[in-house]
Amino acid sequence: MAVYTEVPAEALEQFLARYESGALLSAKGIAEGVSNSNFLIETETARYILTLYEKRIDLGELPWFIALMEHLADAGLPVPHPIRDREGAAIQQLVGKTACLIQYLPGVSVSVPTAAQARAAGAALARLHLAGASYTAERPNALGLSHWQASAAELGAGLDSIEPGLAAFVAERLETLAAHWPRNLPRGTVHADLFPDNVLMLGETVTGLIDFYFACTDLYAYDLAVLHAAWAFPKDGCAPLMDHARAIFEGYESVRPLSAAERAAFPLLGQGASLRFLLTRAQDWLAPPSDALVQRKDPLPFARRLAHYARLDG
Ligand SMILES: Nc1ncnc2c1ncn2[C@@H]1O[C@H](COP(=O)(O)OP(=O)(O)O)[C@@H](O)[C@H]1O
Ligand SMILES: N[C@@H](CCOP(=O)(O)O)C(=O)O
Repeated sequence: MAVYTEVPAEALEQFLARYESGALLSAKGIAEGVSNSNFLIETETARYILTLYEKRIDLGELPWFIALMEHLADAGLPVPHPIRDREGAAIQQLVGKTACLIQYLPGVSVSVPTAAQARAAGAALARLHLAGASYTAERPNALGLSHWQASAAELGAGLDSIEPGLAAFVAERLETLAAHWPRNLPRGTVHADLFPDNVLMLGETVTGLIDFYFACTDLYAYDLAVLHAAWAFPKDGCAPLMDHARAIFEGYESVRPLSAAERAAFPLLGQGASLRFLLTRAQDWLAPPSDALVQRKDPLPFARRLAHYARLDG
């Protein structure tokens, strides 16, 4: 349940008075999500999402994320516009938290995507890469190779308590990744977390790309590998769904064809993407944040995906 902070109706009414949004009609906490508190707000004129940023976001980086969303939305992507108040401010304070009112987009996050939906997600990611190329402010990926190395060292043998042998497997894969991680592939602004829960869909149409708070400057093909690791496997499975895997590439390449070097690097990139989610999930699994509401996600499906991409690399 991602409502960590309650907002009294009076405080919300005062907050909305800063905007041209019309008066408050209703506000409901949104159960999905893990990082921030989100509310669905209805006013006389429209629906909005109100996000209150909780401690997992570095507030100093918020202007970069908000400007990126605005850039992509202005480019015509299905990305929610951050809403500015009468004075032009998008980032606000509400009940002691940093907050942002965001355009509401229709659609639902699918929990078991079809191949056609995976294709649409792949195409949407490629559009995001093309539109993000003109967003030139850079943000290094804080969850890249050096983070994986530090995180694996910190977790150490704790990984074996999740599954015997996991620490050695991770250490071995990290050595390969450190030795061969591609540095010269095309790079730019990437989402870096485009899981099905961060894509809103109506049927096979992508109506929303949300949750940009891991976005950064990194390899486009790495972002595709994240999407592949998240969409091309059954929930806990180790073997990819071949139709989904093919559809993701077809969708992506219908918008932005990959180079031969990007394609050749894919088994390595898939290992990197799997490790990234394996390690952040393992951190939460072994040392759950003191905030008991944070949902722990099982790291093991990403250990299976890591093994899959490692076999492709072999
Ligand atoms: N702009 C939006 N339009 C419609 N629904 C949204 C929007 N932003 C977020 N949501 C809803 O809120 C949920 C949680 O948002 P998300 O950004 O994923 O939270 P978290 O960062 O905590 O994971 C989403 O699953 C979706 O249902
Ligand atoms: N997608 C990540 C966790 C990040 O959660 P999100 O709700 O902010 O996308 C994972 O599955 O481990």
